[in-house]
Amino acid sequence: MLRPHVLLFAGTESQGRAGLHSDLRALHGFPLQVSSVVTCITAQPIGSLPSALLASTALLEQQLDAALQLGPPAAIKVGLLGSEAAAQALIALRQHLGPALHCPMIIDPVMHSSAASPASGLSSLSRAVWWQLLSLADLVTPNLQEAAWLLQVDLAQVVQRPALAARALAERLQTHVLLKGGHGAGQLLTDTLIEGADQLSFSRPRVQVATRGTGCYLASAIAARLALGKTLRQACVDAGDQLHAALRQGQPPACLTGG
Ligand SMILES: Cc1ncc(CO)c(N)n1
Repeated sequence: MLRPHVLLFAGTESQGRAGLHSDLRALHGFPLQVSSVVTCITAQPIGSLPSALLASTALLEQQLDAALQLGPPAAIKVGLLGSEAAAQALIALRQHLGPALHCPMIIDPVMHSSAASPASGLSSLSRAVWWQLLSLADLVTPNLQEAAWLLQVDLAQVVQRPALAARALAERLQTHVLLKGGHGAGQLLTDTLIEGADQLSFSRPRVQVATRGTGCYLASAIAARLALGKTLRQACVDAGDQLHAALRQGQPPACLTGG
């Protein structure tokens, strides 16, 4: 039997912590086929400015067409897009697949990374495009900063009332939201899932490590489970456990110089 197919939209990060490398680490070992549309190639040196080369519209389409030769995806996971062209390719794909195909789309709205923003140097997406894109998702996984930017509120407001912020996003987008607490403070790290009328919080001890790519890893670990038929709730819990275990084992690796 053909293994379910997970399609990634992702950028590369040459130290191998974030982006596509992190996605592949999270997906490793699952009985899946994994294809990818590489949206951009980035260098994100610690302590200096990042740089990036964007895939052209033609190359985005060619990668996508080839990826779809594996068959229709069982889940789509979206990380760094980097350009309006990549956002438009994704919107067109969603329309092309149609509502009949059960294919959850998980969007990690990468804007503020754990370190320098990879978005500098890339043509950043407007809030309007983000809203359009995110409303097509089945699950959106912002961190605290991304939620604050999307909602146009102070970060402190999201930090103090994360469940309220997550619900506001879910209601505006009419989708499920997993708000990640990783960029907060304190010994416990709490993620908040809004699934329709339900609200769930998952807390784990914080692993004190300066790294990148944890958001990519988590969203891919969720995508793997959704492609394999798990419920959203179970996928979020198990993916969080997988990330926690990986961090304790040093994956993604810590940044050795700076933050
Ligand atoms: C390429 C890439 N994707 C995602 C992130 C977010 O961690 C990053 N820093 N770089």
